[in-house]
Parts: sequence; C-alpha cells; structure tokens
Amino acid sequence: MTETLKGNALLQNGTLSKGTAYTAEERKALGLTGLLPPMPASIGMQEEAMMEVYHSFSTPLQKSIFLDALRAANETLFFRMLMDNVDELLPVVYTPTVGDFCKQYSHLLRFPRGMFLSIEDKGHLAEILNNAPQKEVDMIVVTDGERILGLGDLGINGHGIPVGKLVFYTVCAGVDPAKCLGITLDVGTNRERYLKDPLYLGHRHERVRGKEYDEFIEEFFQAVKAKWPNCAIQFEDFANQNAFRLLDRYRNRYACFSDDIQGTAGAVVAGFFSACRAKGTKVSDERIMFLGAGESGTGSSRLLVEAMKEEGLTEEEARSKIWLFDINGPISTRRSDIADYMKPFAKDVDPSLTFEAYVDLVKPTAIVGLSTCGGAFTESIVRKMAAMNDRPIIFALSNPNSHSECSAEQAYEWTDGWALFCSGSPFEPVTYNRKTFVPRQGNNYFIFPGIGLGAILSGCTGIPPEVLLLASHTVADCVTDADLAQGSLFPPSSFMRKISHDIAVNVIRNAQKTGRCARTDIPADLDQYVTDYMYSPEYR
Ligand SMILES: NC(=O)C1=CN([C@@H]2O[C@H](COP(=O)(O)OP(=O)(O)OC[C@H]3O[C@@H](n4cnc5c(N)ncnc54)[C@H](OP(=O)(O)O)[C@@H]3O)[C@@H](O)[C@H]2O)C=CC1
Ligand SMILES: CC(=O)C(=O)O
Ligand SMILES: [Mg+2]
Repeated sequence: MTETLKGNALLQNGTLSKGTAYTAEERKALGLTGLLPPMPASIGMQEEAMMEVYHSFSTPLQKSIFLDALRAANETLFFRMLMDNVDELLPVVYTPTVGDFCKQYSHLLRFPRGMFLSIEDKGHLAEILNNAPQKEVDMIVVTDGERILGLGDLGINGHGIPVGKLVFYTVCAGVDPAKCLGITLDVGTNRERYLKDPLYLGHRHERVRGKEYDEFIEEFFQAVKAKWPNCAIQFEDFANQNAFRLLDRYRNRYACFSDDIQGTAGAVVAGFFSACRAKGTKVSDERIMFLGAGESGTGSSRLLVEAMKEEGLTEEEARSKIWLFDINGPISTRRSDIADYMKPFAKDVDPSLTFEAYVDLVKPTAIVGLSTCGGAFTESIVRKMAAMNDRPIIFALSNPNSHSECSAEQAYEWTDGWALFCSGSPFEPVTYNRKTFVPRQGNNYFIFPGIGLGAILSGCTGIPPEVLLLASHTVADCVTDADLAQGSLFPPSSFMRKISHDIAVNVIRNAQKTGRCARTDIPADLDQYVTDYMYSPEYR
C-alpha cells in the first residue's frame, strides 16, 4: 500500500521519502509539485547540508536527538550519512551517547520506533504483533531493559539499545532497516527513580519474575515465530539471572543468540588474537584475570577456553589459566553464592582476598574488565601489570565510557606506553611520549551483525563455539601490522561489511554441515547469496 503513497503523505513517510531529492518528473508524477523548494538536491547535497547541521550542535546528546529526527524524516539519508561517516557518527547513535539517550528516553521520545510489549498484554501478543510497522521482519533485537550497558535497570527507557544495535545490522551487515524490529518487553522496573518519575512511559511496578515472566517470554517467541517464521532474534541486555536461562531454553528451538554472552566472547577473543600477535605469543600462553563474572565475563572465558584448546591445551589446562572475579571476590569453590554458569571456572582459592591481591599472586599477563565498575583498574593495579609484563594486556570493556575500568590515557600513561589496550566505548587517540596510540573499540559490534545475518540467511538454531571462534579469527585477520603498531587491536570500520559478510558465510556453512539449517532454499554460492541480500542505502 505504501508504494502508492503520493503528495504530502509520501513526503511525511520517512521510510520512503527522498525529501528534496525528487526530480521535476517525479514531482509531477507523485503530486509533489509545489510542496518542495524548486531545485532538486542530490543525495550528496542533502548529506552535505545535514552534516553541516549536525556539526552545529555542541553536545553528543543534541547530535543524537538531531539524528533521531533526521531518521524519522528520511531514513535512507540517515543511513547514507552513517555509512559515509561511520567513525564520527556511530558513537553518537550507539555507545557512549545511547546511554545518555536511554537514561532520559521517556523525556526525549518524539519518534517511536520498533515495538513495546507489556506483560499486561500477556495473552494478546500475536494480535499486537499485527500492528508492527513492517510487514516482513528478518531481524529482531529484544531486551527487557534490566541490564542496559553498565547502567543497570532502565525499564522501557532501555529501548534505545535494541534500536541502536539494529543500526549496526544495516550499516555493517546490510540488513534492510525496513526488515529490522527492535522490541522492548516491559515487565516493570526496579529503578526507584523511574517508578517515581511522572514522565516515565513504562508500567510503574516492580519487575515481574518467575512463572509469569517465563510464560510471557514463551508467548513472545511463539507469537514472533508464527508471524515471521524466518526471522532471527538477538537477546540484548537482559540481566544475567535471565540471560543464561533464556539462551539455554531457546537456542535449540529458534534462530536466536545472546549478544552479551556470545557476541562479546567473539570480540574479546579477537582482541586476544591481535594482542598475542603483537606480543609474539599465543592465547594459550596467557594468564587472564576477568573483573566481572557475568554474561560477558563468563561467555568470553568459555570462548577463550575454546581458543586455547584450538592451540592444543586440554579443557582443564585452559580453564586453569582463566580467573574470574565478581563484586564479592574470586569465583571460588569455597563460596556458596556462585551461579552454575560460573562453576566451571571456580578455583579452590581464598575468597576473602581482593582482585589486586590476586594480581600479586597470579601475576596475570592480561586483565579484562567486564564489571560495570568505572575506574576499577586503579593506577596501582595497572602499574603492577606493567612491572610484571613487557606488554600487559589491559581490556577495559564496560560501557559507556564512565563505566570503563580505566581510560585509554590511564592505560598508556601507567604502563609507559606498553599496554595492549582496548575499551568497550571509544576513547580519542592518546599521545604519550611523542607516540600516538589509536585504541579502537573492543565491542561486540564486530561480531553480532555477521552472526545475525548468517542466522537470518540460514535459519539456524544456535550459534556453536566453533562459529564464534571463526568469527574472532575473521575480525583479527583484518588487523594489519600497521594497526598493531599504532596500538589498534581491532580493524578500522571500513572492514565492517566484509567482516559481517564473511562471518555470515561461516554461520551458514556450519549450519549446513551440522544439519541445523532451517532454510532449504540456500544456493550453492554462499558468498553471492550473502552479498545479494545486503542492502545499501539508495532511494527506493
Ligand atoms: N565491550 C563490549 O562489547 C561489551 C561490554 N559489556 C559491558 O560489560 C559490563 C558487564 O556486562 P554483563 O557481563 O552483561 O553484566 P552482568 O551483570 O552479567 O555481569 C557483571 C559482573 O560484574 C560484577 N561486578 C559488578 N560490580 C562490580 C564491582 N564493583 N567489582 C567487581 N565486579 C563487579 C558482577 O558481580 P555480581 O553479579 O556479584 O554483582 C557480575 O559478575 C557492562 O558494563 C557492559 O556494558 C557487555 C557486553 C559487551
Ligand atoms: C556492548 C554491549 O552489548 C553492552 O555493553 O551491553
Ligand atoms: Mg549488550
């Protein structure tokens, strides 16, 4: 129906509108004559003008509010601008700015995008999905808003995250934005501030848990799959008490995966491949201490074990090289409060000592922060790492920047420029001792767009570790010696589409090999199959 839109209705439709770019002939045919200034603009002119406006705003939040409005007016131009200015614009659409946007989402919302499904709607989800803004959906990113970045429970205000993650699907993996759907499941919030905020737009009650929550999630999956049988689903920023359970429950039934558990793991291992290349070592040579034993810390540890096994270690040998810590100290067999998913990494060690005390005892070659705790890698800890290692590996991966375990500047300064560093959110290049370091982000965005793309095109259930490991290799293989020389452990953004394409091909190939492919219409030439699917922002 939308294809026949004309006149003002067409101009106001952000998915279809070309704004000022309609030619004189198109204007005549579409009833647009007189509705626009007379001279048609090219998309290049539109982009130049919008970048001028963008640069006129002084704060990242203002810039992101502007981009949100631009997207509502002309989605093609929005994506074109993003693709042409990835490094400049993505931090404004994604972390760190998306964190500020989310915190105030109910106050800022002007252009609703995606869907909100409330536990109050239980029993009616199938019917409500009929109101989806798009007819065909290939990719869903879903959250219940309980662990948004390192910011904790944001309730429905976390909706900026599924929307922001889906931007990567389009920019990096070429999934048509018209086939992407961000969904927030509103099951309440335990954040006092929002419960008391008169402008908060979610239901004001505590989070629903237990049987009722589980039934709601089950209904969600069944309703989604009945409506869009071929779509893939990415779990995002659920709290760990649900994230592991839900992944285990649904991974063998549907094309779904957890970005925080699995995507992060792929990125962390890619970072290790690069860091070890810079050091001239192997991953299995490392002794690694993780601050944070949740979804991302445990997920990454599991995949590091696989990487070490690939290099010849046994499971037990590999686990012995990885130490996990949570807010209460080391994951120790002497503790009674550790969750099942941590148990494979529990060691028979004193639970009363601090992370720093264990740095002295374990003498790690690498510390990885996935703790949400900004500043947790103190000067004292980082200096000890530098004293014990020629090239200490320091990954401060918590988001946004205010939650980074240390900043790039601190990492280089406290190690006299020897740190092999990356961070979850971007830091500006750092000049130390006349050398400029470019610490690119260690973020799951290198992995999830390709995994999701492969899941869409194969309909595969589950993403096995060997596929994640291949994804890590794909990312690390794009890092050049020149990248390493300037301290970059990840490739530049210009590689993102190639990386996502190659990861997707591996996802499909593995699904075919292991009989997990739901789709029966896959052609033999997988490269071409994936390439043909990938969208580029051109006016429709
Ligand atoms: N760079 C990237 O690509 C990614 C980064 N992240 C970031 O990692 C962080 C954690 O995410 P995720 O693993 O999913 O979250 P979880 O809630 O699953 O895990 C957080 C872990 O950190 C521990 N922790 C919390 N506070 C402290 C503290 N003060 N000292 C030591 N440990 C602490 C928690 O312990 P306890 O459970 O006992 O409270 C828990 O083990 C977030 O900031 C997120 O933004 C996540 C995914 C990807
Ligand atoms: C990057 C990401 O997924 C997170 O911080 O949760
Ligand atoms: Mg996340």
